[in-house]
Amino acid sequence: MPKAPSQTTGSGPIVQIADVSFSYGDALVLEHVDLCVERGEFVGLVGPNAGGKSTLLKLILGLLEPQAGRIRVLGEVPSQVSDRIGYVPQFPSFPRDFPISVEQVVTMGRLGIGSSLGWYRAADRAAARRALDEVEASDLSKRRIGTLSGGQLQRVLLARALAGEPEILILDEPTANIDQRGETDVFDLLATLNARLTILVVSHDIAFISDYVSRVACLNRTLTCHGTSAVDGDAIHQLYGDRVRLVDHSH
Ligand SMILES: Nc1ncnc2c1ncn2[C@@H]1O[C@H](COP(=O)(O)OP(=O)(O)OP(=O)(O)O)[C@@H](O)[C@H]1O
Repeated sequence: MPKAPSQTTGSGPIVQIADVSFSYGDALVLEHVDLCVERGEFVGLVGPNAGGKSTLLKLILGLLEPQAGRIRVLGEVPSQVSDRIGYVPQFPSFPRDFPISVEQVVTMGRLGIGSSLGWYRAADRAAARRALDEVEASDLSKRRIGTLSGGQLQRVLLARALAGEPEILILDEPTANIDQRGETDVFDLLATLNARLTILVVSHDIAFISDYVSRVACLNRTLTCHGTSAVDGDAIHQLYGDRVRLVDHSH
């Protein structure tokens, strides 16, 4: 899959992280982290368990504040632009038998964007339909979420993020619970979306995402960026030690 050139326009970096450090109590999780994500990039964030990936995402989303350093998203303090960020969390922890339909889940992506009274407008429902269409899941709209496969649910959560018409899409391990075919489908879809959206995706699968992303940010308390061609066995070993082996994903 060739990497799509960005067609998005605008100026200034989408995410700017400068010399950020973060601790939970005495435990230092992020140390002097710098990262700049330019408009139209597709960046993969990789690293070992407990390396700080989810913490960094929470800082970018404005759910946590750094003790040192500075973060700007779309030029603003993150908490002020949360409605311009599309976030797909790690495999959802809510009970799958919750009685809610796909279209209700996707329309929830409009919360905070529509009427201040909390009612959905026709424009919100239209945005939800467009988002479902974009992830090729319109046929699922009336289904209860409990009846979906892992891959289908992931598409629906992606549609929920897209319904808010974000400028950046942030995904936390979007393919952690789906099979290889589903993983390829999700990343093919992300590659298409990258033609108009900046994307930051967390993954454990450095070899697989290297076929899609334009840059890999390796995080293990400190952060180092690599072009995908530089992600070789040495870089992976440096990051993960002996805890990982390179898996050939040619399929
Ligand atoms: N709320 C919290 N309070 C205290 N420690 C935390 C909290 N959240 C995370 N940690 C710790 O911070 C470290 C980094 O966690 P984080 O979830 O950011 O890593 P991660 O790279 O996303 O890991 P994984 O790949 O396993 O999801 C871990 O040691 C974790 O136990």
